[in-house]
Amino acid sequence: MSQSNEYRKGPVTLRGRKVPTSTTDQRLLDNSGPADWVHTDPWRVLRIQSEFVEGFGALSELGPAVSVFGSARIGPDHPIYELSTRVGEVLVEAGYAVITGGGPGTMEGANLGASRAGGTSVGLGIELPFETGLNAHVNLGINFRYFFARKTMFVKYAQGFIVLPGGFGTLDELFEAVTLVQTGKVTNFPIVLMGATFWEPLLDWLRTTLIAQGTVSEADVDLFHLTDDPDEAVRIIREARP
Ligand SMILES: C/C(=C\CNc1ncnc2c1ncn2[C@@H]1O[C@H](COP(=O)(O)O)[C@@H](O)[C@H]1O)CO
Repeated sequence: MSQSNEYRKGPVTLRGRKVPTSTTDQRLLDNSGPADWVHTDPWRVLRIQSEFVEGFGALSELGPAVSVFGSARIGPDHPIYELSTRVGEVLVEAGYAVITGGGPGTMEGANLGASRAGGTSVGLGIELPFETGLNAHVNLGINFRYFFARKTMFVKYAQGFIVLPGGFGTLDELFEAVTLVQTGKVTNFPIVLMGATFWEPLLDWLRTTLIAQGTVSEADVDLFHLTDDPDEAVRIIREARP
């Protein structure tokens, strides 16, 4: 303590009635004290930090990779699942590792394709109340508690995104990516939408409503590439990030 009525804790200065009645050392050494501090936000920051450290450590030597997003609910009998498998295969054949959310549905499809083609099949799992665990085709898996730490990995270690049809989770990932590109936080980052009949109505709405009302520009909407051909998707990514 610097003065009797001032207490400094790193960058935080406490004065007057905010000055604690014990020191940090005292609380650390006192094992009979309350344990509720382990559930506080400052403590949580250490767990958040450890997710970044573990993620960066596990992925730092991944090499070129593409993140593939899409529905957790589309099953193996669906043509989009088949497409996701083909996407995983084609990406590996083109020299990319495949990163997915590690869950079921199209994530599983893309991981299946990637592992079947002999490539690196990454699953970035997320702790959810209805957790399903990493799918069986992931050969490099990391489990996250925090969506935002996991999302950093999807962008940081990928040369681009391929987005298959999906629900809110997929739309969240898609619009986060396009916001990062639009605001210049990431550069040369292609976003390929696959499943034309699924995405065309959304692209139409972006044009007829958002461009029309001036909330986005035509150039913003042009950030999305649309194709149903996995080879074309790879070509778009390769040309954007030669
Ligand atoms: C809903 C079910 C399982 C959920 N398990 C998930 N595991 C990993 N990642 C997931 C999961 N659910 C959503 N995600 C992420 O969001 C995208 C898919 O969400 P959508 O709402 O289905 O589009 C996906 O890209 C993941 O990153 C069991 O049915």
